[in-house]
Formats: sequence, C-alpha cells, structure tokens
Amino acid sequence: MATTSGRRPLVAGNWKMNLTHLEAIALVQKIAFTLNEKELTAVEAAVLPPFVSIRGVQTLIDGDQLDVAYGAQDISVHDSGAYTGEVSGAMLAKLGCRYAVVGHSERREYHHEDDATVNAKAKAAFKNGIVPIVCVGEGLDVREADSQVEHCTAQLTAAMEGIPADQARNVVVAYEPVWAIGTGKTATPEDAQEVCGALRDKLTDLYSGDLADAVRIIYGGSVKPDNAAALAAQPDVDGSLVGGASLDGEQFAAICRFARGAAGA
Ligand SMILES: O=C[C@H](O)COP(=O)(O)O
Repeated sequence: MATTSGRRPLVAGNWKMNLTHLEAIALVQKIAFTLNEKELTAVEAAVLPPFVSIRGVQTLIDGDQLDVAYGAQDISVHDSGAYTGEVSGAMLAKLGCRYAVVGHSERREYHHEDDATVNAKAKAAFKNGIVPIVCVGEGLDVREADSQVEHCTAQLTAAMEGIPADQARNVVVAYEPVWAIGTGKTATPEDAQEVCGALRDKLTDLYSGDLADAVRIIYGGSVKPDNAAALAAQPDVDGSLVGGASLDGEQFAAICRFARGAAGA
C-alpha cells in the first residue's frame, strides 16, 4: 500500500541465532494471527530466521498464504563450490527468500567482513533476485567524534559500488548504530533521522533523487514498542530492523502497528 512518502514501511525481524525451526514456525503463526489483513497490507512484516528454519517458515507461509515476507541473515559471495558452511543466493532464492541481510555489524565484527565483502554480498543477492538489506552504522568512537554521517555514507557508497540503478532502486538500507544494538540504548529519533536523511542524500548523489525517494531506509538498534512510533515518525525512517523484540510476537506486531500509524496508513 502506498503511504504518504510513497514507501511502504518495512519492519523486519532479525532473529539472529535464536529459535529452533519449531519455535520459528510458532512465532510466524503468532505474528500472522496477531496482525490483521489491513495492517499487513499497510506495513510489510518480514522475518529473518536462521538458515535452518527458512524451509519450515516457507512451508507455513506458502501453505497458509500468510502475508509475511521472509529472508536470510546472510548470503555467500560465491555461487557454489567448496565453501563449507556457506549458503548461496541460488539456494535462498529457491526457498523463496525475498531478503538477505548484508553487512550486519555482527558479521562485520565477528566475521571480519569488510566493505568489499558487503558489496560482493549485495551483488550476489541481486544476481539471484533477492533484495539485500544493506546495514551500515557507526561505533561509539565514531559517534563521539560526531563523524556518524561521513562514516555511514562511506559504508553505503562502498556497498553500492558497481550496482546499477535498476537494482539499487530496490535495495533496503538499514541504519544501525552499533552502540545501540542489543544495549537498550536507542538513537533518538533525531539521531536516526540525521543519518537516514544523509543516506538518502547519498543515494541521490550516487544515482538520482527519484531513486533515492523510492528506497526504503530503516532503523535498527533496540527498537521496542515504546520507541517505535517516534522513530517511525521521522520522514526518512521507513520502518525498522528489529533484533531482540522481534522474538516476541506481541512486541513485533506492536512495532509493525506503530510503523503503519506513522505512515498514516
Ligand atoms: O538487526 C537487528 C539489530 O542488530 C538490532 O538488534 P536489537 O533490536 O536487539 O538491538
């Protein structure tokens, strides 16, 4: 459904390494039955389970015709071959994944993924018809130096290197200040708007204003029902990437409703 900005808000639950495949199915059922059809039309609700749960989630969503999107938390840069533990874009596409997260700060930190890897993963996603959710965000040191805009826009520029406009138009960008992830510290709505607005301006520089207006830019970092409305009310914040609160169906649904309300839907 078109909103006042023309962008349908996206609320994506990044479950990280939580929930068995049985718990995953139960949570998707809970989300789908908590939100009504109108709410699920106004806001795109998506879940990002661990790889092993994607097949179960797909079977449920397809079988019951649920209006919930799903995707993966990562994607390999490789097409196929001897890459133990990796999961390719083709495999995810076959499972019906709409999204793949790339560049999450936990991948950058614990798996040493650099900007070139993030760029390669974004390309691998697009190559397989999957929308990358490109994560950018500054650490506390960068925030304290007041360099968050330069830092995040540079990460976005690197992530989009060589990606043509017809693909870039569909990208989702997630601004996740590292200091706010899982810490209970949330960026203020103004903090989120500052960086999300700058990211949109960067997309205008890299591509065009028309393309930048179409791209959804979401915020992540301790999003909860009690701060979701104020964040979603910012003009350049088109939803959220939710970690901890996405593991609770009621909380996740409440965040979706706030995103819908902020969009005036
Ligand atoms: O991808 C989600 C983010 O890392 C946010 O996680 P959080 O909501 O638990 O802070």
